[in-house]
Amino acid sequence: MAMNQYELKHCVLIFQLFLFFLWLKLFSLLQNAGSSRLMGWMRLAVLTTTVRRVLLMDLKTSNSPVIADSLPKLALPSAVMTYTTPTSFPSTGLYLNTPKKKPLPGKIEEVRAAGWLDLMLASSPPRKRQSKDFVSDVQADELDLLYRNWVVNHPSALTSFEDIINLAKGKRLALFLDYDGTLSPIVDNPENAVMSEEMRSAVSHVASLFPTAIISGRSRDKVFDFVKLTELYYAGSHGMDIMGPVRNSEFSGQHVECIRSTGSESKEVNLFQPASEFLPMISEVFTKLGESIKDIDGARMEDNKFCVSVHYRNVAPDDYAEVHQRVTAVLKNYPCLRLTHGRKVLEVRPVIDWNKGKAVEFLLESLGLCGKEDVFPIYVGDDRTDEDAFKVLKATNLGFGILVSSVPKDTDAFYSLRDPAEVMEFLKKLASWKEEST
Ligand SMILES: O=P(O)(O)OC[C@H]1O[C@H](O[C@H]2O[C@H](CO)[C@@H](O)[C@H](O)[C@H]2O)[C@H](O)[C@@H](O)[C@@H]1O
Repeated sequence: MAMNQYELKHCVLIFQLFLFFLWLKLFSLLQNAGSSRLMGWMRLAVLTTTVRRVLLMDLKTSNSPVIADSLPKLALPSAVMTYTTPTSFPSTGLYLNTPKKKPLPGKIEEVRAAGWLDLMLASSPPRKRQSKDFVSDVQADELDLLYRNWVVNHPSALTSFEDIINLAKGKRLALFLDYDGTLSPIVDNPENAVMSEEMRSAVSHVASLFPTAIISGRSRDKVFDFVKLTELYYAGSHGMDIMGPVRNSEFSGQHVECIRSTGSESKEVNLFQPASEFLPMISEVFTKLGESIKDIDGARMEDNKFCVSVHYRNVAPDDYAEVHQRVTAVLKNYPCLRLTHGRKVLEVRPVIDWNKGKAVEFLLESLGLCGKEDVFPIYVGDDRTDEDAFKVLKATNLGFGILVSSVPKDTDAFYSLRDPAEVMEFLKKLASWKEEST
């Protein structure tokens, strides 16, 4: 008589139960008989079976997207910029030429395949207060050791200050500063990322001695509201909204469209907005993203004019994948927009070949400092998006980048500083050195 699969499974289960009781009986008999050698062998057998089971279980579950963590935490995965080449879009002429990506499988797999979930989990180091509260002493020691090894290759700009001024002597220094995490500490609510008065006066002091610009992912207006210094140049929306000096409308030998405008204190300025054609699309996507994430606890949107930020700093880590999935689902209908990743923030921006690095080149050109051997640009920033600027400076071999980080990170910056407090000290030292040397 043939058995179906269900009946067969039942038979196997009953047989296994029978064997189990047989084992128990044998076990108690041997225990009573006091046969210690046999007992030893049996323990070994039980142990081996358990180990084998655990190993098999591991093998079975190692495909689970939640357990494995094979992506290196410090590497910037090549898939950071997950965007597709649009088939048609506005005509700025700065579009990125990237190959179309293959569609990825289901939700969690999609997030992991691109390394996004790891990136989201690791995207902002714990602040000092948190590491004391939650990370054990051992972990803190390990981190400390890792940091001390890393800083050998990215020396502190404070302890190496003498080397820096030796390099800068006789050159025209230009300063580029990121805002969040560089001039103001990272806080839970982006609206509260105010700059201290002491930092403001340090920035104002250096700006009176060297051309100084702030290059931020925030909208230009918002970053100006925080900094409130008219003597600086400002680039908002990751460099897609530059208010720079009036000079020429050339960039890398190409004519670029600038708008002559009057800035604060009636100063004449040039406005360069290479993504202006994307404005209607960005505001449409802002509304759609807001709708799509509104029920996720802690998720919040920020309108940065030419880009949109989706913050997940206050979201439970279990919901990170959900945030990412909702954002990518909306973006599927917008091939002209791409997603990049900052500190606990997903940033949506136009697919144009423009970033903080290009903004630095543009500003150097507008300041009449481009391609000159006696120019010494320094860029200070803490974020992944600042890497584009670090790369530009590294390639020119004139100035250098300073990464603000208290944990080791992959970077193209040459020097490092731990936090905004050290940035302020560095700015003060620069100003004193300049004043003493003139
Ligand atoms: O280029 P930046 O000036 O560094 O701007 C990048 C993003 O900074 C802000 O977000 C970050 O700082 C917030 C306040 O400390 C923090 O809450 C958030 O988690 C960080 O990602 C800003 O709010 C974003 O819009 C910028 O894109």
